[in-house]
Amino acid sequence: MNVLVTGGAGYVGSHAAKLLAREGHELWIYDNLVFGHRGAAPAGRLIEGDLLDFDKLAGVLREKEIDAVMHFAAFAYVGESVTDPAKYYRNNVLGTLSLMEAMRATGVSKIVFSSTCATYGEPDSVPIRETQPQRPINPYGFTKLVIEHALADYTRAYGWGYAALRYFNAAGASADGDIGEDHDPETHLIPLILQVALGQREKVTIFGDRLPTPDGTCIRDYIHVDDLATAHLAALGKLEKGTELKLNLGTGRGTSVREVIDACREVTGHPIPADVAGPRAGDPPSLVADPSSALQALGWKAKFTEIRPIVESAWKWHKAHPKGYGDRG
Ligand SMILES: NC(=O)c1ccc[n+]([C@@H]2O[C@H](COP(=O)([O-])OP(=O)(O)OC[C@H]3O[C@@H](n4cnc5c(N)ncnc54)[C@H](O)[C@@H]3O)[C@@H](O)[C@H]2O)c1
Ligand SMILES: O=c1ccn([C@@H]2O[C@H](COP(=O)(O)OP(=O)(O)O[C@H]3O[C@H](CO)[C@@H](O)[C@H](O)[C@H]3O)[C@@H](O)[C@H]2O)c(=O)[nH]1
Repeated sequence: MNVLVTGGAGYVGSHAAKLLAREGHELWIYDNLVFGHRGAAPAGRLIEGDLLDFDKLAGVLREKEIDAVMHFAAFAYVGESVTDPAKYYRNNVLGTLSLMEAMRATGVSKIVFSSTCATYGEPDSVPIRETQPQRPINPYGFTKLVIEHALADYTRAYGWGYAALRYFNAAGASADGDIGEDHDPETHLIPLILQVALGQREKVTIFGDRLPTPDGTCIRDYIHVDDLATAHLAALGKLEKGTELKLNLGTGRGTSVREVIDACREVTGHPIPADVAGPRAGDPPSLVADPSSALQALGWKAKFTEIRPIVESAWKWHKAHPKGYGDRG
């Protein structure tokens, strides 16, 4: 297939792009490089552009004879979405609608969309099934939920096919250590801890240790980026007119912040000093996927189910690339 990967120079998108290329798809990356990296995109495949540039997008969809879109491009800092919601509604909602209109104008009707477990808000129970109510507790989660609804409406009205993949916490890096996570600012737990092991930070701060979990720290479901990539390809293969897939992508296994830190200590051999602060606003105590629908619908399940090999793959990348892609001013 000819696939347009928006946000393909970013963390999750670059891993999906790499797999698409390996599987013989013709892919083009569309990214404005606000957070992405030239070095993360397969050589000669990057088209620099913004989602809000309708004419450019429509031109690319037409010229490259795109069959389907994988849409990763978005802003994804939960905390920032609370203090600057306009930035999130503009990029994640208006930007995506611009893409969807460009698709409509050019007759492209298949899309795999990066949604998130943040659309569930504070779940009534874990593990979370897709049938649980979606009640986001921050603007970021709302922007993703709005697009899930828009995709359902376009699908019914215009005969599209879509998959909304609700990832839990993306983690790890490509097995060959070529591409990995490089966010600036970095807010994600595993890279922050590994920066301590690299001597770039003194310590990691645990956000809350008196939460209603066995060791008092937040529990998350860390899902390897290569597993996310495999799920995207499987979903792409299922898209037909009228397809509507809304699937959790996680391992089904929860890991606490303390357990993540311990795994990083084991993998790096560094003591990794940690202190404790209060919980971060808007952080639910526990988010774990029930991934059984993805198994049923796609025949997909995570290969990485333990935190240690996930951390090992991330460490391989960070150790070899202590400055990430090295393209910061
Ligand atoms: N990382 C996670 O744990 C996680 C979890 C759930 C969902 N998601 C979603 O997955 C997607 C990818 O996340 P990520 O962690 O790889 O983020 P990322 O910031 O690394 O990648 C996003 C990419 O999109 C590009 N981009 C942003 N706005 C754009 C625009 N208007 N036009 C063109 N390009 C634009 C950025 O430059 C970047 O390369 C996002 O949609 C995010 O909401 C991520
Ligand atoms: O310095 C830190 C950073 C994080 N945490 C905790 O570690 C866990 C994971 O945090 P982080 O890595 O920041 O991920 P999330 O806030 O869970 O958000 C990610 O995962 C979401 C899905 O759960 C996605 O929607 C978001 O885009 C993505 O950033 C949370 O419990 C945090 O409270 C700490 O204790 N200390």
